[in-house]
Amino acid sequence: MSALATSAAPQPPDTRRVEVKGLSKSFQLAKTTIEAVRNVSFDVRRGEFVALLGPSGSGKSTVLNMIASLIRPSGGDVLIDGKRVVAGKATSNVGYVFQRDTLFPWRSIADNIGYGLELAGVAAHERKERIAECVAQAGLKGFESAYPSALSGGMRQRVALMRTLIVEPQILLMDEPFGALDTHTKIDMHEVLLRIWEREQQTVLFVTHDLGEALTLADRIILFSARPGRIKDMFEVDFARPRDAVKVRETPRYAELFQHIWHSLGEEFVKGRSA
Ligand SMILES: Nc1ncnc2c1ncn2[C@@H]1O[C@H](COP(=O)(O)OP(=O)(O)OP(=O)(O)O)[C@@H](O)[C@H]1O
Repeated sequence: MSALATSAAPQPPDTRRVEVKGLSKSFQLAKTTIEAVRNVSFDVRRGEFVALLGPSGSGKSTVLNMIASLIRPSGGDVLIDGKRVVAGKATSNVGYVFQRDTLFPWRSIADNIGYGLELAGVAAHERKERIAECVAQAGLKGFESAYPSALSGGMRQRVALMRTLIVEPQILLMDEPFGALDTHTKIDMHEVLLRIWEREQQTVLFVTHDLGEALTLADRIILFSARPGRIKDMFEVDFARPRDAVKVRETPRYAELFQHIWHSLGEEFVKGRSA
């Protein structure tokens, strides 16, 4: 744990929601082996918001995808609520939000948001009510019957977020969900996500290479080294909650933490460039 970080006391076992134990992953590309992740271990507490931060290619998405059971680890294990995650087998209670736009272009906004409820066989009248709540929360009133092509990037990402949240996952895995958005739209999305998380207290794992985004949102930042991805450091982010996504960036503590972590992150950017 870093010098500036508040020391995290060992957690009693029942507060651990996600346990990552010695995860490694190598990919075979023709005759070359790419070691993406080496021996990564960390725990995430119930209701904690953790950011996985690191330069491009440091294995953040690979780790997230192993937690999501989308990729089989070369070594190590992931436990969710004490149960081992099996690659290829969906884990209940886990929602995933991708960076790229994964909306169905042929479905209206309401039908995109309600997709998971349809799969779960939820009755039409209940679906309608829950979709209406999500539409309101995401500030999308009036766009229910529009199609994704009529929406801006930020609006589409709000739909994608609501499509995941409507089924009320207790664990939320997010892979640079706002990576493609401009700065102002991104900060808008931070506000939307902060308000939802403060109310629902999901356990969140959020991949980003944007330090400002990690500081704005997270309780803890796990910093990855350049490839092969290892944990270089962890930082507790001790800003008070509820947080204001704009005002938090104006505080002296934000500047202090930013400068401290930036130095460590910068070293990895340089290593990543020369690898
Ligand atoms: N399916 C794959 N086949 C071969 N190599 C892969 C595969 N997936 C990832 N890699 C390699 O593993 C390394 C880690 O990739 P990963 O996408 O996990 O990094 P990242 O930190 O999430 O990067 P970014 O921030 O750019 O998304 C990279 O060198 C990448 O090329």
